[in-house]
Amino acid sequence: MAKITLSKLRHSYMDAPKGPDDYALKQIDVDWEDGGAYALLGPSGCGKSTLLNIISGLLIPSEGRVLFDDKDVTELTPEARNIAQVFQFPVIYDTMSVYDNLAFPLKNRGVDAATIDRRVRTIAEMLEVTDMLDRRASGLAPDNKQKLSMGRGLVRDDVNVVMFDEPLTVIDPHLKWKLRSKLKELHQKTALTMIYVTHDQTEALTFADQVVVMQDGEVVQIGTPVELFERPAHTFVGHFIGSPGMNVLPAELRDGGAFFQGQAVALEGAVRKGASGKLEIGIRPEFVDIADAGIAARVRKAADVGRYSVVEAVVGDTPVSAIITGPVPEQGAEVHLSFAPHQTRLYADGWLATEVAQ
Ligand SMILES: Nc1ncnc2c1ncn2[C@@H]1O[C@H](COP(=O)(O)OP(=O)(O)OP(=O)(O)O)[C@@H](O)[C@H]1O
Repeated sequence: MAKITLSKLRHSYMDAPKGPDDYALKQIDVDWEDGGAYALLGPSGCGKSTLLNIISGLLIPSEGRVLFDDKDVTELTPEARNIAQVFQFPVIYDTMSVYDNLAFPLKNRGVDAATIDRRVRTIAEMLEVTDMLDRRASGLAPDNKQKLSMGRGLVRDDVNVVMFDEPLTVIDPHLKWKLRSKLKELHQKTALTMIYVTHDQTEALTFADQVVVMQDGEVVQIGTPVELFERPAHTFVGHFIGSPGMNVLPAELRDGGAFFQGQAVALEGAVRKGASGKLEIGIRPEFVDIADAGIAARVRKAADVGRYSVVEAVVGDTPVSAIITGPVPEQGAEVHLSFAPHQTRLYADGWLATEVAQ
């Protein structure tokens, strides 16, 4: 296992890149602790696979370095980096038994038979496939095949990092949650450094201690799932994480106060000096409530989803979502919205521009 450092990484697929738009990765600086569980999260095309391929050695970055335990591996081949990878689709040998599939990465490295047996049985137990060890891999259901593929990635305990590339793509939705929590458990048991790439926020937030959120070739925030939820550093993170995502509302600053559709809105704290450009207020639906007084709004839709209701209201022509636990207002009702001040932030050109009040 290793600490992984990505230093000043940039990558362009073009021969002579001119501006930032020509770079699939604009500038990435990341330090990942030995034994940590990390996720790379972002929409399709944001650069996740490019970054993964640079870490695994399939791609040499245009600029910057990749270090494993402070050793420069930027130019090393994937084989020389001593890593394990689990892909979207199961990579297994259909004609071999489950046991032999799990044993293969160890046999390949000349590990002795007793150690192989111990490791295979440990991993099989963790993945709950012990009763299938003698079966041929070809007869397994798709989710068991992917479990086996994961097992092959986890069976060696001497790898620098295990990388998962959207590993639950082929899994039925009702089995996904099971494998998701299994992976978290596996990380805790094995203490391997793991990087999990996905565009699915639930997978990233369930698995990782720290999530790296990417957009357009840039890291917009690195944080724990709670940090990403509670204090998005960028409107993109607020919008991308959460369901529904953070409300991002057009704002104005006047006389030191923030206004939304002409109505004053209290912010969490002082606005950063020099904040300018496109101003927006960010507040999560969880912190918007229906109140007797506050911002005048009209209810467009309301859905009772069990323990709470999701209300979509409009203020002027701007939609605002609220997650409420009280009585559900009628469609078309004129209501007032209150924003919890300590969760109401200002963003300037997308970036967080308020400080937490001391
Ligand atoms: N081999 C390539 N040649 C040229 N451009 C590429 C190549 N691979 C990726 N790109 C471009 O680089 C950018 C980042 O792509 P990348 O595949 O890394 O994103 P991603 O987040 O992994 O997306 P997805 O989840 O769809 O794979 C995109 O604009 C993509 O079109």
